Amino acid sequence: MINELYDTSLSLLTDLYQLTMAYGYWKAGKAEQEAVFNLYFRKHPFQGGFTVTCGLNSVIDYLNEYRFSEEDLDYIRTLTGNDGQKLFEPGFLEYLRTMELQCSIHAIPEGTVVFPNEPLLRIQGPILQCQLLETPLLNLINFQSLVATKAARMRLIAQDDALLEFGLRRAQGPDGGVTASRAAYIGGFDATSNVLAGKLYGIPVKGTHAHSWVMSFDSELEAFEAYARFMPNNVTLLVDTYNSLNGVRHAIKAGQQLRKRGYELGGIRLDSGDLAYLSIEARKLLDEAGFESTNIVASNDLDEYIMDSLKIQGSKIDIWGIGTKLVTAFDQPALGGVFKLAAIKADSGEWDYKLKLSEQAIKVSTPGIQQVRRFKDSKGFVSDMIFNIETPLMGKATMVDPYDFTKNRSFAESTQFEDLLVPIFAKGQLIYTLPSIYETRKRVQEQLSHFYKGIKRFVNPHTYPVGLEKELFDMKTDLIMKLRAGNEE
Ligand SMILES: Nc1ncnc2c1ncn2[C@@H]1O[C@H](COP(=O)(O)OP(=O)(O)OP(=O)(O)O)[C@@H](O)[C@H]1O
Ligand SMILES: O=P(O)(O)OC[C@H]1O[C@H](OP(=O)(O)OP(=O)(O)O)[C@H](O)[C@@H]1O
Ligand SMILES: O=C(O)c1cccnc1
Repeated sequence: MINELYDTSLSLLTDLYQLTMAYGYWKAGKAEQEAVFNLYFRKHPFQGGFTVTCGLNSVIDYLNEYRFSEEDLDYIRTLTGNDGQKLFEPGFLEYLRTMELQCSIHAIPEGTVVFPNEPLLRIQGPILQCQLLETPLLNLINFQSLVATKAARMRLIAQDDALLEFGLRRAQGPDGGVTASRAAYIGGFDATSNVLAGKLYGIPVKGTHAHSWVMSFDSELEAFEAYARFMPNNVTLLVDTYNSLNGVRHAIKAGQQLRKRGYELGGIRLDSGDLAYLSIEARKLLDEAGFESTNIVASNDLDEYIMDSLKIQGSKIDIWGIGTKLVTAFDQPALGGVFKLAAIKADSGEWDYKLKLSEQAIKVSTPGIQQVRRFKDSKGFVSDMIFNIETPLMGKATMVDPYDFTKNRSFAESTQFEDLLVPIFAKGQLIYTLPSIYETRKRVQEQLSHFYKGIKRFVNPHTYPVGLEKELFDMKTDLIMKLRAGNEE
């Protein structure tokens, strides 16, 4: 999508330091050294207990088009350092010009429920190429996962009510708006008002009308009747321009006219005031007038917390129109996904495992060529274990809590599981059949249904167990000790 929106090569959608490091690898003769990086996040957004991964489709589009065009290279050629001299030698630009992506990528499919520290993507290939991909891959996965997660939270509250995404006007620019529409749909929304997203992705488009329509007529009734006359098969009338309940009465009158022509009043929309009280009163007016099937749409700065409160208050809302707080992921504007080096292949052909130390245990990265094994029992998913595929699991597997090594858990060989990361690219060639957006959207709800419900509550959610396989845990601990010892003052 991202290439469709900008219609240009996007290899420059990266941070300068990726190019300067790439140049350094090239100068040092290390450009082709094989490396493995993992993309993961450390903490769920919105103080929640789950995250929905999203954005892989855009990653695939992005990588399929990856190349340095002549214009890109012309620009890179102009870049200078602190002394005004060129940053990059012509030989490096030539290397980029003829470079073909050789990376192999494994990823957890879009729409999967994921947890902190699990690799969402594992990138293996020439270190120069992996490095260049850090920024764009994070850009594509972080935002879409954030919005898909926010949408999934709203879906949990809405239950079977319809959810409409109205965010384009408040989104972070055109791409923010379009990708948010896609992620919101995957997370569980039913439709978007964003027509371009509808065209690009096949998301159903839906909408009502604005206050300006009503204000442009001499009276509200006249405005409603005109709207119903011109678009009899798409009539949801915004009733709050002057007085919401009078607006409902006018909508009923327009609905009665509509019926005479063989059409039904689809809905009314409330966009201000006490949405619980007004929806209850509007429902009474509509039902008394014989408009039992007319829907009540509500909008106005809604989020999952207000929706929850409105449900508790007994509101009669059938359709929720949600913009700002969804597409801007209002209460947490970024998912802190990171991209860390986990291994480099030594000249001997052996993996040299790597980790980043930190004072905070949560920030120490995990080495290894990682895979995530999700164990299940008859009730659903029970825990996820991150392991190093280079040390195959023999018989029962033991999983250690990385933050409390005294806690471990064993799984018999017969325990059912699925390995979450699947091959996407093999040495630069796409080998994955992309599911449709509809399948991905279904996957989110299906996934959520297999988890203990405590992870889905908003306040103090249950922490789903994610651990490191014992050998990986021991290898990480050894590496930490060695690095600490080797880096003492
Ligand atoms: N019954 C309710 N319970 C909880 N929150 C509500 C309820 N009704 C509306 N809200 C929410 O309260 C917030 C603010 O509504 P407020 O009444 O201040 O603005 P408004 O009625 O839209 O006024 P304005 O005319 O300025 O748009 C909105 O986010 C709205 O969704
Ligand atoms: O409230 P959101 O969740 O962002 O949903 C989108 C809002 O966009 C429209 O408002 P408009 O731009 O007319 O401004 P308003 O807030 O004054 O209604 C619409 O009436 C919704 O209220
Ligand atoms: O169709 C609507 O009602 C709509 C679309 C965008 C923003 N607010 C409302």
